[in-house]
Amino acid sequence: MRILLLGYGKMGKTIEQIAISRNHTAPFKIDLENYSSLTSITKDQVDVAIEFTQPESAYNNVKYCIEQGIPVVCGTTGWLEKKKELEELCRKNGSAFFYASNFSVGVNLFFHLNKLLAKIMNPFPEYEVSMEEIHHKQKLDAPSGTAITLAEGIIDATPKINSWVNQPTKEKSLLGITSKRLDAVPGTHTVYYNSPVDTIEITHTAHSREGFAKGAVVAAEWLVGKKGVFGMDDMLKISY
Ligand SMILES: NC(=O)C1=CN([C@@H]2O[C@H](COP(=O)(O)OP(=O)(O)OC[C@H]3O[C@@H](n4cnc5c(N)ncnc54)[C@H](OP(=O)(O)O)[C@@H]3O)[C@@H](O)[C@H]2O)C=CC1
Ligand SMILES: O=C(O)C1=N[C@H](C(=O)O)C[C@H](O)C1
Repeated sequence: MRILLLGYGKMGKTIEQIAISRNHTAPFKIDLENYSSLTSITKDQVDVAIEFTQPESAYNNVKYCIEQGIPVVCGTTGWLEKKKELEELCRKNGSAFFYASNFSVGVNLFFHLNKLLAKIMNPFPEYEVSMEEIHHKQKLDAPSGTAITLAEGIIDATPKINSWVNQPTKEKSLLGITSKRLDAVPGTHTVYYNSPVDTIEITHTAHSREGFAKGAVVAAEWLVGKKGVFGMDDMLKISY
């Protein structure tokens, strides 16, 4: 595949390495410096776009790809209030759009474990649920997109909780998410169920960015030739 890399930072560079190792090419790499050249790229020149930039730019980048009919895989977090609009545009235009807050297979298994655990914990009100996410200091958004997906899984399965807040809370109808920023951490997410006598916790720890990057390249391979709006559950078809 000829890949248009939108964003050539920590993720863009890791994605390029994985793509080359899978016999793909990345003839176009767009970052802040050459951003204006994006509008000259058309669907005849690339097979797919992979977008990992920043919250302020993801919407315009994905919109451009959808309008041009370039299948687009996007992992940028922190802009999701506008995602539904682009999903509608994609369906209307007959284009292809794949989004995931986290492309690693391990995290997507962890999403299912999180939902299952939330269901199991429901009849036991003595346990209070909370979450912690830790990332490197360059991360622009908080809480992480992955933490928001985990929170949505818990909220769906837990009638007494109706929303999340990005701080610890004692309010029983809220799920508190604590965000920590430490040097060089690729991404660690923990869900805690605390009772007066014990704690149950599940953690996913990324050891590098490789799992995210490989997932994005595999998603791009899977997306080419399809039309519609997709996510990791469509591709992985996890069953249990
Ligand atoms: N879904 C997932 O699995 C994962 C998602 N992410 C998310 O991906 C995003 C990128 O992360 P990361 O690579 O670590 O961030 P970096 O800051 O390392 O890289 C961002 C890149 O985007 C470029 N950029 C900024 N604005 C634009 C624009 N308007 N058009 C094109 N490129 C632009 C920057 O350019 P310049 O270098 O010139 O500043 C830089 O190359 C974040 O939102 C992060 O949360 C990260 C890991 C996994
Ligand atoms: O910014 C990052 O680095 C990451 N962002 C994603 C998120 O916000 O969940 C995925 C991963 O945790 C790394």
